[in-house]
Amino acid sequence: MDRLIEAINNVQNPSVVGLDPTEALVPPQVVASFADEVRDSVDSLDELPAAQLAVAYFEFNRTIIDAVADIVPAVKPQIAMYEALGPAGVDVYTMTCEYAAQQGLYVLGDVKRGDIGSTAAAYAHHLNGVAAASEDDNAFDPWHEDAVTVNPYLGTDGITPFVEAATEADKDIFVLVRTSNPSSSELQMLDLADGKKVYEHVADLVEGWGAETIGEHGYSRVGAVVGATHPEEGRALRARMPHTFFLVPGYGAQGGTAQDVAGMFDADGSGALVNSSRGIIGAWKKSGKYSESLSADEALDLVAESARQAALDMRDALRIAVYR
Ligand SMILES: O=c1ccn([C@@H]2O[C@H](COP(=O)(O)O)[C@@H](O)[C@H]2O)c(=O)[nH]1
Repeated sequence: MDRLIEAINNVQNPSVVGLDPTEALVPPQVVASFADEVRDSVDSLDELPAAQLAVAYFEFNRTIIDAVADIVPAVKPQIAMYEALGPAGVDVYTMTCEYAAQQGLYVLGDVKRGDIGSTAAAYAHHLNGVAAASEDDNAFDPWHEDAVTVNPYLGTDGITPFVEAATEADKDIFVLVRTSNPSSSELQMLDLADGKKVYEHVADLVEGWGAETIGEHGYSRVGAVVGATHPEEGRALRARMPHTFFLVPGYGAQGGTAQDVAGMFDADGSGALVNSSRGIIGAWKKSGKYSESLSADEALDLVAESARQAALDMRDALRIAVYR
């Protein structure tokens, strides 16, 4: 986690921009502008809509990355949005991760993987890449992620391969502990025989999974996902998990505020990274400046200007609430 913490310190901003494009979040004239280019590149017309959206997603992401790269430490592409488009979308996911990394950003791949150990080992190649062909070669990293999110439902043997791959590649993982969604309590708040809630038991496991990997800043490679929509539990988890860095989604579009997440930071104002996706990449829709008559370039300029302003507003709100 040291690289992430240093990136946050460099910009004095503990927030991450979620790159979760959907057709509704990309201005239609941007999508339309790729029609001719894509028509020439597909094998069959059936592929056209997905291919066209995928190219538009990349241009949209590149615009946002360029607009925020100097003020945020990290981006979090959500792989579901890209997988929805098939192979063209997955290509754009990896291209987005690579482009963000080239701009100096920490890239947190929200892939939420989890499976039995042997399969988890294959998923963990998101972190340590494809093995080198010989001792003289480097592993090939097609994903360009610095961290991935992991689902703990399968227990320790589903997590260990990720911890090993993260350690080998100097990367990190973030394990779901107390998620931000409305139904999260159905499982996570259940009482266990020993008096703990399920999410508290998972929290204790996460703290243990990371114990051998604590870095210079006191946090391990095994982070936790804790929703901004659970401020009280997040504050309690901060005390319970002193060596676990938090990824905090649920800010903005899901209702979480800077005040809600303040208790998830440690006494030094470190220990957490707050995500906003739709609140930043969709800010152009709420700007009051959008019109169908804008050209594709003008629409992308509006996307950039609105995303940057939303990211600055989030940064400033977090600075007031956290770096008190
Ligand atoms: O508990 C969780 C875990 C992950 N997420 C992901 O974060 C973003 C949130 O998007 P917003 O548009 O800012 O609501 C999205 O990729 C989720 O899959 C989460 O929301 N909650």
